Amino acid sequence: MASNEIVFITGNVNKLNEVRMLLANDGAQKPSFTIRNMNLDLEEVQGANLEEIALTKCKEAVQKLPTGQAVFVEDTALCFDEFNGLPGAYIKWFVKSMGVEKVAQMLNGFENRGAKAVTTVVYADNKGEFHTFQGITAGTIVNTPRGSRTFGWDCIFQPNEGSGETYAEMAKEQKNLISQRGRAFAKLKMHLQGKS
Ligand SMILES: O=c1[nH]c(=O)c2ncn([C@@H]3O[C@H](COP(=O)(O)OP(=O)(O)OP(=O)(O)O)[C@@H](O)[C@H]3O)c2[nH]1
Ligand SMILES: [Mg+2]
Repeated sequence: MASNEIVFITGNVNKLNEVRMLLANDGAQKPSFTIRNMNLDLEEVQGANLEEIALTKCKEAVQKLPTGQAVFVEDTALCFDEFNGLPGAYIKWFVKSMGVEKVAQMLNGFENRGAKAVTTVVYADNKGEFHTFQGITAGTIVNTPRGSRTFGWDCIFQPNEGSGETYAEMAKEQKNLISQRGRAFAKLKMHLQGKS
């Protein structure tokens, strides 16, 4: 295994595609690193804050990999302002059980449809030290899904900084520029390049 190889543990192919774009070698990148995906079922603790959930995932990943293997995981939450942050990290199970239409409808009758998308990345370096990076994007949960249905709740989240489109209506490059994942991985990239 190459020493500059970093393992990204995820079972989510949409995440993996975005992260590969976000960490792509732009030529100027020194030192260079490569990303290898593994799909391990890692525990996602309940009742914990977002940093704890991602840290627990990463600690378990370290235990399952050979000593000295650099690895990162990420956990992404969708937090409704009106519900004091819920569904948060549980959004996966809401979307899976109810479908995105009903997730959007949960806010019907409330004035505040504000939400925050949050990606928390935890990177364990080859010395086994943990580093946490978080990206947050504020937006609105639209009434009716709009755009492609490829990725979870992209079709109901309209970021405040965009031009009124949901994530699912945007080109991937545009989403990456303003997304919570784009922000979190920009921080990881800076760290890997020794700039933070
Ligand atoms: O529309 C979306 N736009 C995004 O940008 C995005 N990022 C994550 N998600 C979904 O939100 C839940 C997070 O749960 P999650 O972080 O535990 O992911 P996961 O279990 O699918 O993968 P992993 O834990 O193996 O990495 C899962 O349902 C993901 O599909 C997104 N949906
Ligand atoms: Mg998960």
